[in-house]
Amino acid sequence: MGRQQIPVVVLAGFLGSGKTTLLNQLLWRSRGTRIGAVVNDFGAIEIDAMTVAGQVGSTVSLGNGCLCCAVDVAELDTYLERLTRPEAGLDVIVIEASGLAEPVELVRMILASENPHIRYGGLVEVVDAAEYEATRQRHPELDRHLAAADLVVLNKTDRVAPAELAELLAVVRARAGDGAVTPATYGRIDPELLFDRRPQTERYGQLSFDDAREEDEPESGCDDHDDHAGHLHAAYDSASFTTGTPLHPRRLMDLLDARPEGLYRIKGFVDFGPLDPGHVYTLHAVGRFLRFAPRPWEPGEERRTQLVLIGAGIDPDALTAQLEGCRDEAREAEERHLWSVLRFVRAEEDTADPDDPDALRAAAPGTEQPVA
Ligand SMILES: Nc1nc2c(ncn2[C@@H]2O[C@H](COP(=O)(O)OP(=O)(O)OP(=O)(O)O)[C@@H](O)[C@H]2O)c(=O)[nH]1
Repeated sequence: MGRQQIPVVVLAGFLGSGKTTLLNQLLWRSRGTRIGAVVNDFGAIEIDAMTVAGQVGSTVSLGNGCLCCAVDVAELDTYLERLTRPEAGLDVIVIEASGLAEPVELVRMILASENPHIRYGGLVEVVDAAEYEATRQRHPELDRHLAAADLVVLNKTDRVAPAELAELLAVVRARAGDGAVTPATYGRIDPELLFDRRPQTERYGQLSFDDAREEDEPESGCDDHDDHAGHLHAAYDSASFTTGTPLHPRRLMDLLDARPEGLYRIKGFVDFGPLDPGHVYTLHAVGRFLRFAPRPWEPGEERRTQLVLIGAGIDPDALTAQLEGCRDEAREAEERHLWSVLRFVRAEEDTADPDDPDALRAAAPGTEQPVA
């Protein structure tokens, strides 16, 4: 065949665990290794695709919810075909699964792929250390995901006390079986942990062809799944909201403060208009955790707010109506109203690596940008 097979790594983890953050770290720290990123979003607006290294359009975005439902094997092969063309010059492909996708299903799809230029490169499961028990209660299948993973990244360790962390690590290590477990903050892991993983034998990591077959599900999209109701995302609703009118910070904060329990994840970008004309505010909420991260608008970037809200038992129409009410049509907001938002801005940026400020600049051209 002459060409080396490109490993395809599946990056999985529940909502808000830090998958996109980790993917950005990999892209920035890859030095020399060329990574192709496939981002799969849940929700009508592809927030993750936009936040991966800020490269809108440079990722292959699958859209339309969980990967196992959005595409069948033939469609996945189309994306992989694009990424494995010699001109893309990729060394590794990382598929970031939506926080609601079933990782074993994704692995099965890759194993079933007929593309001769790829091979399965392992399953990475990102776990939110601070939300571990809560996630496990909501999704008992987390244990199964840990057992299937080749590498478990116990992320957000900065949000857990050291003694608690030691205990948590022991618990997760026991559940991960033979898979490696590495603690991390902001997804900072050594890329070598992933890219040197070159399983050559029939058994790929801890998940073999047979394991995958045992899942015994059809290879087509969700419409054909008899047990669709059993899919993770079936229990979730999402609302997407886009507006070109700046939001009123106080009204938005009132909405966020009073967000319903089931509204587990909010992500996107907020425009506060004349209150801060130079910046767009990235918004992340995971459970009760809330963070805003301002960044300068890109030249020519359209000024607008785009949000995706994901939760169980939420009323998407009511939430959208509430967000409509945050639009500051009459330009009533004053500077002081922005203070309530600034309380949730941290010095530590979402995607920047404070330990390695030169990482982005030092990366060879092209290495920090996923190729489509
Ligand atoms: N404190 C802390 N926050 C983190 C860490 N890693 C990620 N975050 C924050 O957690 C939030 C969610 O991170 P993402 O990378 O978007 O998570 P995700 O898994 O891609 O989210 P979904 O796509 O919704 O499933 C963001 O605000 C991140 O900045 C960490 O190690 N510590």
